[in-house]
Amino acid sequence: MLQTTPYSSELQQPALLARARLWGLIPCAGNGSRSGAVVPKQYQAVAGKPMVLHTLDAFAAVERLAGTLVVVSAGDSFFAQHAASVRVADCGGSTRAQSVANGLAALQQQGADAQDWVLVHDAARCLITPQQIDTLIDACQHDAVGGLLALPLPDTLKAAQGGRVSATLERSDKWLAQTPQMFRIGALQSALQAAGDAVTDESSAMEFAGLSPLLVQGSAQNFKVTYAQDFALAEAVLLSRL
Ligand SMILES: Nc1ccn([C@@H]2O[C@H](COP(=O)(O)OP(=O)(O)OP(=O)(O)O)[C@@H](O)[C@H]2O)c(=O)n1
Ligand SMILES: C[C@](O)(CO)[C@H](O)COP(=O)(O)O
Repeated sequence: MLQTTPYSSELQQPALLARARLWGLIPCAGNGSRSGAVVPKQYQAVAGKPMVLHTLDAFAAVERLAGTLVVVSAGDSFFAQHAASVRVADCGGSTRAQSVANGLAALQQQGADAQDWVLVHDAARCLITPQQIDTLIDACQHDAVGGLLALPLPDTLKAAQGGRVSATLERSDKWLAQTPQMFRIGALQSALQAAGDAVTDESSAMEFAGLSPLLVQGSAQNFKVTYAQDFALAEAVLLSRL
């Protein structure tokens, strides 16, 4: 079946592949518990506006995207109150993987095809730039699998036991996974379904399916706002870009 067998010979036909559109999908249904923020961290103001709106500005500037859908929790009225023109699906799940899987289904209900590409990007990575998104698209658009922005490990890597170093690990083959992560919608849906809720990124689901996503070098500035001190760093970077 064309819809659910993403690497079928039909889908490898150049005409179908060439028609594929590109969509953004922004999981935005987390609580941000590690950040200590009083509101979900993606709605905390950074450099003058809620963090997720910086994220969406970057996606809006990428002309090749057919559209971007934000996945929020049921009952979340942030966008209705503050940014009513943003496309929102209130189908967030209890894990990031569930939010993404539900968002992929919503994208298809709204007209996306299984062979279209999706770029899944954390709402909490508000420092992404249109140039980085374009770099990922250029690298992956003609790849059979897809890929992700990532950063080669910049520091010496230690293994720990009981708070002490137990070993120094080889790091030349280690990368830090970032987002966006770009895959065909149908392939990612199947992979997420098979991999289950425990996967923390889309690449992990594709790896579980036996595939090797492309690593595309990102930027250290594309960090995920996770802890309380990250807000000030994100603000400083955003203000430095003005
Ligand atoms: N059930 C979930 C959990 C996370 N996310 C989203 O996935 C992105 C990356 O997740 P993370 O940084 O771990 O966010 P939180 O889960 O919100 O943070 P924490 O783990 O500290 O609670 C965020 O944009 C977050 O909103 C989501 O859509 N649905
Ligand atoms: C997807 C991700 O941003 C890749 O680094 C990350 O894994 C999501 O955050 P989490 O803390 O692992 O949920």
